[in-house]
Amino acid sequence: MTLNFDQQMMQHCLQLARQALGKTAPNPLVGCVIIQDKKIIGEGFHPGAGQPHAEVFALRNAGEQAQGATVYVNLEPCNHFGRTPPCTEALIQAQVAKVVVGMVDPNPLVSGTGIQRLKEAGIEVIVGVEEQACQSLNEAFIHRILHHQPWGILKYAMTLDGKIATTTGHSSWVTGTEARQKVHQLRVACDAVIVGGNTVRRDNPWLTTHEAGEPNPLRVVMSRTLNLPKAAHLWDTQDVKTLVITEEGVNPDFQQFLQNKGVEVAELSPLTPAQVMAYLYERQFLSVLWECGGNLAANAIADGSIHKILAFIAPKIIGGKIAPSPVGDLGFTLMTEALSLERITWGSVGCDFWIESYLS
Ligand SMILES: Nc1c(N[C@@H]2O[C@H](COP(=O)(O)O)[C@@H](O)[C@H]2O)[nH]c(=O)[nH]c1=O
Ligand SMILES: [Zn+2]
Repeated sequence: MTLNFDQQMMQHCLQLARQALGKTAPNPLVGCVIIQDKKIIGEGFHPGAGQPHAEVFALRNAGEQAQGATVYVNLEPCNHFGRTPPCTEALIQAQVAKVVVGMVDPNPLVSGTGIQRLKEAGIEVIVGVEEQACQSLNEAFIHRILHHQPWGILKYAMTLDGKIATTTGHSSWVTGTEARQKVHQLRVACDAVIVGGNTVRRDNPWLTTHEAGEPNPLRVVMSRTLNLPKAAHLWDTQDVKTLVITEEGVNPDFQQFLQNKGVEVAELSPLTPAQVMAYLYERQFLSVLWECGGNLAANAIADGSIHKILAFIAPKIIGGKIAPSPVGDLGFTLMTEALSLERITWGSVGCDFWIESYLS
């Protein structure tokens, strides 16, 4: 399918916005392009919270030429004084002729008022170009602002017979290098990656993005007992930070050991996935990647902490009755109770397959 000019420019906005993947929390990913006579005369993206918005960078880039120009932006321009002044006023002052908006801003502080303000100032406004792609790029922002909770993604890799490890717990590696690279790319886009104590004991993971560049998400370990090994890659905090969350008063000696290693320790009682999500919301996180084992995954699904699932399936068979599966007991006995997933997409990566889906 060929894209028309407006669609192409909106896709260019999304491409610009993606340059700040993983860096904007709690703010959205926004890119902006300014056009005069079908030529780009200015462009910019929002690099992170507290910094100017995409429109401001693009206007600066275009300078005087912005007068009478058409502006493309994947999110409705803001109309409020937040950390920065309203972009609507900057656009009006620059005397642009037309603004093409990808999607309405779900932020109640903006939500349609930006579009209204521009129209009142005599600027032509078009809304909804490449809307689905715009919503998809900012799905975490939309969820966070509407539901006051970070966006939760569960990722796992399993064999064709649904196992995430052998009966002895050996799991390196279920998938090939290409799939693992895709996971590293996903980590770049997330603000935190969470595992439980079992995963630390069993896999001693790094949970870094080293095959996909920067930034690294905060590595989070949930552990009620703090029965964790003293030698773990996650305690190496020189380049990438780690946060261990436990319950109040658990093993003060181990807490001290972790803090001496530069690991941050927090106490939350009771320690549940939903509590952790609420805590990370307060800390301004947008998206959280759950890379945990089956029990924690089941708890996270059950208490509403997971919104999207990315499953990798390796064409391998492990067999066995007690080899672990990606999602533990959800208490269902009937097929009719099974969670129905929506908006399914799938593909292959290297010699493996992936399926992405949303929980309703
Ligand atoms: N255009 C646009 C945003 N638009 C709106 O501004 C809000 C953040 O305002 P502030 O606190 O001033 O940064 C954000 O929640 C969204 O509703 N935000 C951004 O960070 N970047 C941008 O390019
Ligand atoms: Zn703005």
